[in-house]
Amino acid sequence: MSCIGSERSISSRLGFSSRRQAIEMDDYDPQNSIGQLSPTLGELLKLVGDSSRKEGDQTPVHHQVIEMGSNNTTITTNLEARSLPFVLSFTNLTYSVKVRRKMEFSTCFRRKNRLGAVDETVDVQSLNSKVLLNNISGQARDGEIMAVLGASGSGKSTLIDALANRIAKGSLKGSVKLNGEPLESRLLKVISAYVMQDDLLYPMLTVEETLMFSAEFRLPRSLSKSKKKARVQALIDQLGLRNAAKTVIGDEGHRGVSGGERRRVSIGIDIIHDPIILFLDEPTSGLDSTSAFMVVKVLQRIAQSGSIVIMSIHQPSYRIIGLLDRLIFLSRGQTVYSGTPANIPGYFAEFGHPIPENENRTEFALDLIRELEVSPGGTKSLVEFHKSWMNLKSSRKSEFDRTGLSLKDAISASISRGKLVSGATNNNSSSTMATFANPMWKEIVVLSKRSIMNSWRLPELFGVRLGAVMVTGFILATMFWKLDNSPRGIQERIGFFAFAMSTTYYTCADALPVFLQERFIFMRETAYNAYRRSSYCISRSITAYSHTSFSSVDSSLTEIEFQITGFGFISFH
Ligand SMILES: Nc1ncnc2c1ncn2[C@@H]1O[C@H](COP(=O)(O)OP(=O)(O)OP(=O)(O)O)[C@@H](O)[C@H]1O
Repeated sequence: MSCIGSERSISSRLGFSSRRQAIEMDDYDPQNSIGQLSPTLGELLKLVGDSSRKEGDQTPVHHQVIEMGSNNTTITTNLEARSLPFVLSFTNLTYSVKVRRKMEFSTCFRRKNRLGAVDETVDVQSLNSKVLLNNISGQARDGEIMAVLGASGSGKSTLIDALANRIAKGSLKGSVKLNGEPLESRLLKVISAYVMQDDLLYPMLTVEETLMFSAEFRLPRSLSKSKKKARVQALIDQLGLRNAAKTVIGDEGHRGVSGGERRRVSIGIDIIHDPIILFLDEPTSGLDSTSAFMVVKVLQRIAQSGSIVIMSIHQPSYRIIGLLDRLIFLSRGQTVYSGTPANIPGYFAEFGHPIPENENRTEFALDLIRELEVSPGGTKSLVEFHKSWMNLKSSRKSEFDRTGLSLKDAISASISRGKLVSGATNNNSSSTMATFANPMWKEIVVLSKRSIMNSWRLPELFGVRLGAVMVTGFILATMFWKLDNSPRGIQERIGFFAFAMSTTYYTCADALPVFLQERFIFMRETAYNAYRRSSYCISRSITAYSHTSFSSVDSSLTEIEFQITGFGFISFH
């Protein structure tokens, strides 16, 4: 690994193809900014947002600006040539889960009669294991979009999750490397972003406000407000949201931005820190073809700004295919095609199924895969053909695997060009990387401000919630009125305490997922599930407790109280 702070200019060592890139890299003087010869990745990330800034430069460098005019057709780009080479390679990714099977007595007896006892155990164990990903390999590069395609249930989301390190450690076999180096989960959290399928946005905030709250949350405190504002404005242009900047997000009851704009806002929230790797799970689902095209066009610009974009997509239109650089077709967790869109016709022609002229090649491929899936032999022949095709291709192309840049060099160069705005930290430890841009108290302040602003614009919702709490309080007060000091009274006081706690918990509970989502952005599904599990457990224990402590109270009264408060306890009875 070369030393970043050496005398020689970094660009000459890295061998940039474009003169502009070389000039930019020559401007970057890591020795000055870091103060020692060989900084760690933690130090590099600490300096994010500061390096490579010329005097008077207000914002991090952002290479692409798309301005979509009123008719959404004028695209002004400030494009640079291909940026720093990152290669994310994944090899033999295999992931299986244990699925529970209902064992019927009759089945058990039949099996026992037919098979021996030992064979029975083996058979049952193998049936319980379901392979979701089977030896998946591939590469994704910066400047490119890699799309994962396949029928519903083929394993697209699972593959994206595996690459984004969202699968429990130990369950996933195989390796994921960035520039040939193993990708540590902490580093991946800092340099990547994951955009989920669902848009979790506050309906009463405008596009600009939503992105500004995201900037305050995700960008470090050390970055001034004006820089954050400038970043938001650059992002609005990059996302093509200039015309919708002052429009509220909206929901079923309030008119707001369109579906495509909403999706772009969701993407914007996650890319506010300009990540190097962007994962998206079906970013175009539920959108009409024009909106879907606009979203992918934005993703192409993001990729061209020096990011690796990896997404899953169901059935891309002909125009969208033109924006994708690499494709992986999955069928029941196995790769049936990987390569460029241009190679699809040749591949399927060699397989014996030439694509008719004027036919959408991806649609044809997906239809063929679906036909094979329901045929007696399944997709085995296509999987085997893909393996031999890839072997032939890799023997022809040896340059495919190499980038020439170490991970540290590539990240430092990328940071110097304004990437990873949120990686900065006040932590002085050189060996650590900040996973969160801000301390917890700051996050709570930002989220509270956002929630209050949203509620303020929805007075009816606020009123209903306040009313519900007051009614609940009134009911509790009447139930526990004038308790005596007998052992029973003491027990009922404890019961009251349990109810009061549960009331407080459920009043605040709806805000909790939002906080978890923001705080654990890379683990938000896990966090949300954990929250739901804990809610369930707390509910159950409170219910169980109240049943014990309210043994003297008429059970029908208890049920009515539960229904009035709407806590959902009834379902746990
Ligand atoms: N934890 C799990 N246990 C058992 N099966 C699972 C689990 N997670 C996913 N699966 C199964 O794995 C398969 C792949 O799921 P995945 O969500 O990756 O599919 P997909 O291609 O993204 O589908 P869609 O396009 O409908 O979102 C599905 O059949 C799904 O039911």
